[in-house]
Amino acid sequence: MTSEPAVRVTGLEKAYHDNVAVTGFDLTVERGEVFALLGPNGAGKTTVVEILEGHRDRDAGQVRVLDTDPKRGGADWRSRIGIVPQEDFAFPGLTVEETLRHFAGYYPHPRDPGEVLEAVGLTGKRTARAPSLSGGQQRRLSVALGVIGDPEVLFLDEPTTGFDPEARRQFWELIRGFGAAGTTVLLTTHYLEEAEHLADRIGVMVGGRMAEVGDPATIGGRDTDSAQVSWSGPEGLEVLDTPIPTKTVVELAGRHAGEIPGLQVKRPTLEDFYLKMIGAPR
Ligand SMILES: Nc1ncnc2c1ncn2[C@@H]1O[C@H](COP(=O)(O)OP(=O)(O)OP(=O)(O)O)[C@@H](O)[C@H]1O
Repeated sequence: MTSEPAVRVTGLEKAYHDNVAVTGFDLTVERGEVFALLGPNGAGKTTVVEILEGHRDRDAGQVRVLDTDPKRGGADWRSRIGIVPQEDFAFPGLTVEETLRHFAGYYPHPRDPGEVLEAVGLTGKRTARAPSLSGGQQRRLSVALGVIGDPEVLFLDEPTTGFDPEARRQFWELIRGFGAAGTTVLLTTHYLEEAEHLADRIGVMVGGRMAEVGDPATIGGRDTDSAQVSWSGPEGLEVLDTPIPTKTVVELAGRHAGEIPGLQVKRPTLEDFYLKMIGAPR
């Protein structure tokens, strides 16, 4: 076992003709880490992930995935990574189980197809032909295909698009299980709740660059950022922005004999921070 990170990227550059998609991009993902890459449409997330997967050439920069340059990754390297691309793919003529068994055949040490179907909640659709699946079920099949080879690094590009809330929760359980078992996971998502639930660290990409990296709970200092305290006063709703909300609550408690009516203390959510980061109007 090496202490080399699972993913190491420095100075990555990629343009499509004169459209710069990724520039000055750095990223390190440690082994066993679950890392979520966030960013608005067109920020460059898929381009980065496809370069890491060896599916897209880069213009410049150093890229290592499992200590290998993806441009030179052979069959052995490829068998150690799992990919869930943004677009679903299925053989029209095969059932769900046949598709999974077919892909399992490409890997030296695949997971058990029955167990994988169970884990993604597709056991009931085992004998269905892939094109007959609903959008969310096709996405689950793509996740199953991504993990069937028991990868050391799993790339997931917007894996839960089209999932209903229950399926999304099941998927989070599945990915947490992989994380706990030591699989490195790099996912892109537009669901901030997903990033918050799943990721050890998140990175926010803006305009092809990594704008901020950190723990979801503390990224950008959001845990110590000013909070909003609100309560019902004699004249109606009172709202105060303060970096020390405890002091305000203590003062309010001194002024009220019992409960402070309508008391709320709101810290910036990950979504608040994210929207500020990407410069979106609020
Ligand atoms: N094959 C391509 N040819 C030309 N331009 C491309 C190609 N793929 C991506 N781009 C451009 O590169 C930029 C980054 O796109 P990319 O798909 O990497 O962003 P993204 O962050 O994954 O977006 P989304 O959240 O919408 O999936 C965009 O301006 C996009 O138009």
